[in-house]
Amino acid sequence: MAPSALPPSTAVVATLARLYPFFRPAIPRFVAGMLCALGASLCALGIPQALRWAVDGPLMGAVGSSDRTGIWQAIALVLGLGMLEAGLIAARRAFILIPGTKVEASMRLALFRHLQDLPSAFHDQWPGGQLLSRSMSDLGMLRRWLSFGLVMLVVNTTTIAVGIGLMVHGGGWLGIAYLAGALPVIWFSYRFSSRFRRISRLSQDQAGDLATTVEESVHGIRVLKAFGRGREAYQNFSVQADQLRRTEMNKARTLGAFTFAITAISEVMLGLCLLAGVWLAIEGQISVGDLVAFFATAVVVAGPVEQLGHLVSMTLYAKTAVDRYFEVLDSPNTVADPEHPRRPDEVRGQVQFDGVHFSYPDEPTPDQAWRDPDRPRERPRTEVLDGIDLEIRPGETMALVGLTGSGKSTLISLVPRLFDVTAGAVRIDGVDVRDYSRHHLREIVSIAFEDSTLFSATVRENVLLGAPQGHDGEEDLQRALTVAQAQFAHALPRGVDTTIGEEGLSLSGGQRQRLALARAVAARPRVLVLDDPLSALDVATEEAVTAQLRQELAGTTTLVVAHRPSTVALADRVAVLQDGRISAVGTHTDLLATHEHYRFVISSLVDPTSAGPEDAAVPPSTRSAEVGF
Ligand SMILES: Nc1ncnc2c1ncn2[C@@H]1O[C@H](COP(=O)(O)OP(=O)(O)OP(=O)(O)O)[C@@H](O)[C@H]1O
Repeated sequence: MAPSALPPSTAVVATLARLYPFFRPAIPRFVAGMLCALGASLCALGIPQALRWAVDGPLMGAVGSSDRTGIWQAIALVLGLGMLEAGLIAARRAFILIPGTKVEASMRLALFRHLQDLPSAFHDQWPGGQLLSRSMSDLGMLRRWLSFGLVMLVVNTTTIAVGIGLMVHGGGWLGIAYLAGALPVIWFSYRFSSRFRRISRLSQDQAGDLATTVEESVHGIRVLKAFGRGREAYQNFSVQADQLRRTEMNKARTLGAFTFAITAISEVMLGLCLLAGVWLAIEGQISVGDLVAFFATAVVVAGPVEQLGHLVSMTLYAKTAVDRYFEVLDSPNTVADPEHPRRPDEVRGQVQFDGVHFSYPDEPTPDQAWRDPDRPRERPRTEVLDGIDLEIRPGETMALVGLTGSGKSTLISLVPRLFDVTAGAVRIDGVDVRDYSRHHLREIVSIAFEDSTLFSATVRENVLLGAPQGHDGEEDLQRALTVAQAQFAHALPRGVDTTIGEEGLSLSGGQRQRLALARAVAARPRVLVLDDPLSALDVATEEAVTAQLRQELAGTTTLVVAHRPSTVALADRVAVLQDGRISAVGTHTDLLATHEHYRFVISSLVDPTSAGPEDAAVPPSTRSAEVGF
């Protein structure tokens, strides 16, 4: 990653203005908090003015007099202002804390909802750690800025402006001299902003990359252990962690240099003013009270000036967080609901692929685009599916067979609209799947993948995830477990109410697959799409599952990616996917007799009971091709 890379620039105010819809409900409390903060600041600034009055009035008047009333009044005034300031600061905290957390929560919810809505293509492109860091640490940062940074920035800026105004008003040329120090501060601020913006973006992106690495290595811990790659994983992680550490150091140094510069300028100006002020007081050009008020105000202003660097850095950090948040929230949903969804009275389950073309999208994510400016925006896409015409009759079981990488999984993922076709149409009962609402479509179509994802919930919750409302859940559960030959669930410590660990890792691969299949069955679909969901089962269990499936789901249209002869043999018909097209459709027996490529593919399917590919007639052109299973 090029450290000098910078995302397209937008003004800080323009970016932060995008928070308005989330921020609107919080405005009343926020304004109240801001008023308290401003009140506290005015109290702080009022104390030097009270001192001026005390010094020039009661204190001078008390010299040589026994009447101390004026002094007590002055003390009471200063004390009162101090107490009021403390009370207003406490009120500010109480008002501001809640809006910040509410804005954070509502933005997080909006992001999560959008992530659920975005198509699979989005999730293929975005690393999980980046999404995690944007929804957690970036939004946490934003909350801190809203609850503290923004308020203090406004208050401190006001304090500095009013304070310097009072210093100019009361101190004349002294105040103007002090104000001259603002010029180098503005120049330093400008340089600091552009540098810090770049570093903060880099650090937030690197934190996201690091989160991705952690996520991947936790996810793949078994593989890493099995291959003894723990050391490499550690080294890779430590390189990334060190990059982040160096960026953080750079950030701290930049902030430190800026804070030093503005504090030093303010202190030098104050020192010069002290010299000049004492001389002016000796000359009688200003009163002692004016001088005391000037320096007391300077002390009040010094705190906000010192905090300025920290607050500006927080603001830039928050801007980057908002940019990163909206990069995700602005990602368009390319698989959206139609404006007027169709809802046929009855769904028979006929599935039709009509001239279907498909290629995977390859647009870079926004941060990939600016991190790697040489990457072309549009790369020529490789067509995975190149004109698929296929019909699966209602209630029919169709097996899809082809070499590895021929596009079987891609083809079936078009039915529940995990992706949309690039040309042509997929229809269910003659209605384009894009004309159904996604909710209705996913009631009609249910899918089980080879890579069975389970959630850390009970067996019951996992299986009934997609079950229709209004049915007897218990009956659906038992039926689905029977069909998927997943009765082992009853033998778990708490039966079907046993919580299975994260991703179901406490179960065997075959057990996970059977629960994922049960989940697809429990959804009572009209169309069942199975992406080789039985690959981890032994042949006997697979046959039992397939027989149950045929019996229980007699009226259900089933499209199954077959990686075993046993699966193929149980299908009504088989479609052969070759070079992005369907090269033949027929019964297993017919195709074996007539289709050379089918014979080759079938001969390559792993089946412990078969003699293996050596027996098959393998076309020389494809003999060396990689055959998956
Ligand atoms: N998410 C993706 N993004 C980009 N390309 C992809 C994606 N998924 C698959 N591909 C590519 O699409 C092609 C078809 O892949 P697909 O998974 O559909 O094949 P398959 O026939 O199911 O393979 P297998 O039998 O090995 O499971 C492959 O070249 C693959 O590299």
